[in-house]
Formats: sequence, C-alpha cells, structure tokens
Amino acid sequence: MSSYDNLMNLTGTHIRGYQLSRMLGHGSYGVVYEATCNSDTIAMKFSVQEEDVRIEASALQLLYYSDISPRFHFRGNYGPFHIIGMELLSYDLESIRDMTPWKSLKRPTLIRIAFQMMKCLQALHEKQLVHRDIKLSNFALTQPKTPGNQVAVKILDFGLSHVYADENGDLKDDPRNLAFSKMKYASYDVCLGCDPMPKDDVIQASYAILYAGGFDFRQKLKSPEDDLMNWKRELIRIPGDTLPLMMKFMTPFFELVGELNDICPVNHSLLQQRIQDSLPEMNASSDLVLTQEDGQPLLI
Ligand SMILES: Nc1ncnc2c1ncn2[C@@H]1O[C@H](COP(=O)(O)OP(=O)(O)OP(=O)(O)O)[C@@H](O)[C@H]1O
Repeated sequence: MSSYDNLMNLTGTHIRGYQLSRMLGHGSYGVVYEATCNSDTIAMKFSVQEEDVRIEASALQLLYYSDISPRFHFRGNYGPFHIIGMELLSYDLESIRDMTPWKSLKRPTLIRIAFQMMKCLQALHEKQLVHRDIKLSNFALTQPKTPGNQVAVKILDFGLSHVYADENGDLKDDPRNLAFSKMKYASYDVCLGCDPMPKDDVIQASYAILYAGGFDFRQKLKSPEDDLMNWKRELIRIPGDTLPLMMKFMTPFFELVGELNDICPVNHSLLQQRIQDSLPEMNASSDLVLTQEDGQPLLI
C-alpha cells in the first residue's frame, strides 16, 4: 500500500493529544482531518510533500494576523507524513455551490463572496505572497458565529504559494520550478508560459466567481486546448461579449480584471468597488450568513 493510501485511513488515530474524528477533504497530495481534544476541534492536514507543507506553514504564519486564512496552530510529523494543525473551517465554496439546487449562488450571495475573495487576495498580495492555486474549493467559510450565524470567506491551501518579491521589491524565483502553464485553470498569460503573479491570482479568482455563479467552468476546462485558450483571451479582451448570460451583470468587475497587468500593482479596493457596482441595490460588504434549510447548508 502506498503512503498516500494510508493517509486516507487515519480516522481514530491519536496525534499530539488530538483524536482524528473524520476526514474533511483531500487533494492531490494532502488529506485533511477534523481533530478533537476535549472541547477543542481543529483541522489537521497530512501530506507526503515536505517542502509544500513547510511553505504552507510559513505562509499561514505570515498571514496569521491578516485573518484571511485558517489560524496556524502547529507543524509536525507523524511517521512519513508532514502535518499542519490549523483552525477548523466549515464548508468550502465548491461544496456550497454543489449543494445549491441550480448549482449556482444567488447574485447577492455571489457578490459578497467575490468581495471577500478580493479581501483575501489583497491581504496576501500585501505580504508579497502569490497563491498560484486559486480555485473555488480553495476558499472556505469560517464556523458560524453566534448569535447571528455570520461567516467569513477564508483562503486555503498555500502549498504552491510563493513569496514573489523581497523587501526592495526585487522579484524572487521559486527553485521548485513548478509547471503552472500545464494547470488547466491557469490564467491566459500563465498558460503562455509567464510566471504567475498577483494579477493571475485575481484572474483565477474571476474563473472561480463565474463557476460559483452557475457557469459550468468544470465543463469548459474539458474543451480542446485552443478553444479554452481563446475563451480565456476573449474573457480578458471583451468581457461584455464573452461572459455567459447569467454573469453579464458582473461586467464592471470583469472589465477591470481584463485591464490588469504585471506592471501596475493590483488595486483590490477598486476591484471590490466594481463588484459593488455590479449589483448596486445590494451591499457587497455586508456579512454572509450560514444557516440550515431541510438539513442542507444555506448561505445568504
Ligand atoms: N482548515 C480547514 N478546515 C476545514 N476543511 C478544510 C481545511 N483545510 C482544508 N479543508 C478541506 O480539505 C480540502 C483539501 O484541502 P487542501 O486544498 O488544503 O488540500 P490539497 O491536498 O492541497 O488540495 P488540492 O490538491 O486540491 O489543491 C479542502 O477543499 C477543504 O474541503
């Protein structure tokens, strides 16, 4: 049995005083468990990729006080596995999308989510950190607060992240040489071979917003490579013509995304303003609320 198969079978195990109570999710190299110690419940991420875990732990520490990523608790080992203990979040946004009846979030919810995604990106870009793996499942909601069940959007999974510049603003290479141009959901420039920069996080977030809004981005990614590239290029060039009908209301935001480049710093506040302009009658900066309806989560 490979070590990855073992990673999937750790429920019940005791580690660092915590008992792994259930598996929460898994990705290409990692498995995340809920872990409990008396009344304290956290998330523990296990991976065989030591370097990715080290980088993720340092990103979470760097962002500790920004409050846009899970709070970091510890880093450690368990046999061949590298572990991060962190704040337990609730549903990731792809699960929320999948649980909605029409696989699409309503406009007022969508703009609030988009607004908070920009807040997450702003906080990490301010620290010269680029995420490079932005997708809907890498955003998750906090545990609902009492008494109003308010939740916030936080950003997950910093295994591919990179500090792209030093204190003087000089660009820093990543010795890992990861093949981002092969990543299906990479931005147009990155597919062409450019290094992923903050604006590419925003562009990938714009794909995640389309997906959350009901557009079948998963299907789009299955298109022949040339078609997918054309679509990504046209979405930047003429968003008003390229956006699917149900997402045309967000043209003000997508127009600004289309103007981003690697020379001018990303203006996250202006992106938030454009999200607000897309649906002026609703407040994009108001709290999200997570409740249950017929046993299903309901995010408004
Ligand atoms: N702190 C957390 N609290 C609750 N659930 C979490 C937490 N961290 C991760 N998860 C869940 O586990 C899933 C996988 O986590 P994560 O994306 O960090 O792992 P990964 O192996 O790096 O994934 P991928 O290969 O898809 O990028 C997430 O989509 C989410 O559902």
